[in-house]
Amino acid sequence: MSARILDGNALSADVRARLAEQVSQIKLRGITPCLAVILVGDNPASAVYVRNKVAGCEKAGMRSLRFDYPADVAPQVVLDKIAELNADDSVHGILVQLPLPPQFDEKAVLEAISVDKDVDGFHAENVGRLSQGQRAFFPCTPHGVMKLLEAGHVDVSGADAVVIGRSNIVGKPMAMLLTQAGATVTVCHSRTRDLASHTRRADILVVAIGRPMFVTGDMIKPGAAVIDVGMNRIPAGMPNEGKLCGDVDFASAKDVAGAITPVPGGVGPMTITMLLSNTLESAERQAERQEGRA
Ligand SMILES: Nc1nc2c(c(=O)[nH]1)N[C@@H](CN(C=O)c1ccc(C(=O)N[C@@H](CCC(=O)O)C(=O)O)cc1)CN2
Ligand SMILES: [Mg+2]
Repeated sequence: MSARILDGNALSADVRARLAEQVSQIKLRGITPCLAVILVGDNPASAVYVRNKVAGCEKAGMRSLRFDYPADVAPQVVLDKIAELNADDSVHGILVQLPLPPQFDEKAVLEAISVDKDVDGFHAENVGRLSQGQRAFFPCTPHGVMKLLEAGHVDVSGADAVVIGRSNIVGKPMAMLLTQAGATVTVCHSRTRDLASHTRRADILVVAIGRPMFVTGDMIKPGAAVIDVGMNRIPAGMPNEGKLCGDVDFASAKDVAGAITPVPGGVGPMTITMLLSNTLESAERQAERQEGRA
């Protein structure tokens, strides 16, 4: 049997339609949600993501501001822009597109963004709040995965979940969100011994390791939900060379899994959708604060 497809494009379209309605509601209260996006350098993939973020805002009825800097910009220039945007009440979300060029201290840049406008959810305080189950902006990719599991009726509470990858952007927050939702979570990574012994126990397997088609069908528990966060190009010499592929070998995995995300069209589209959702949430928090003061 072939696995059910967890379709990120379809879910994204549904969520974005609802967001657009909520945006029109908050505009009636005198607030237009606004996202500021900072892009440094000329990484072509980053340029596409930033363009899609700006276009996503426009389609949802939100404002966006975009600031582009050359790859050799002095980090202080970007830090000054962040300080200006932090102080601007008409801006609800601020993000700096990653990766940054080598002269940047990424952590210092992320910490410079106001916690209240950190719609990427990368600031240490938001991470800490998430880890304690407090109200926080959740990082967009893992947040999108939780929405895909929910929409796909995958039971998280009580499930054995395995996350491959321990990055700050995906693996670690993913593990925290799954834990909060009641899963028993194992985080595996490049040093994990006998990886397949872990993956074969997983009712939910989230793969964010950055290696093309690394997880194959024989590593998957029959009926498991398999979430592929990878985005790679098919290596030279293989069929479909240069095409986009995930960290999961979809062809063999789909015959074993109960549900699976494709690449493209799975987790990726949900990342920008959850960013828009966080920006709206930030604007709603501002409305609550203003109306509380009135
Ligand atoms: N500041 C941030 N930087 C980065 C983040 C982030 O969340 N915040 N995540 C990634 C890049 N990213 C958004 O920024 C992102 C990656 C992929 C997609 C997506 O829709 N992928 C499509 C395929 C796109 C293609 O054809 O190339 C898919 O999977 O279907 C959206 C956003 C790193 N940096
Ligand atoms: Mg890793």
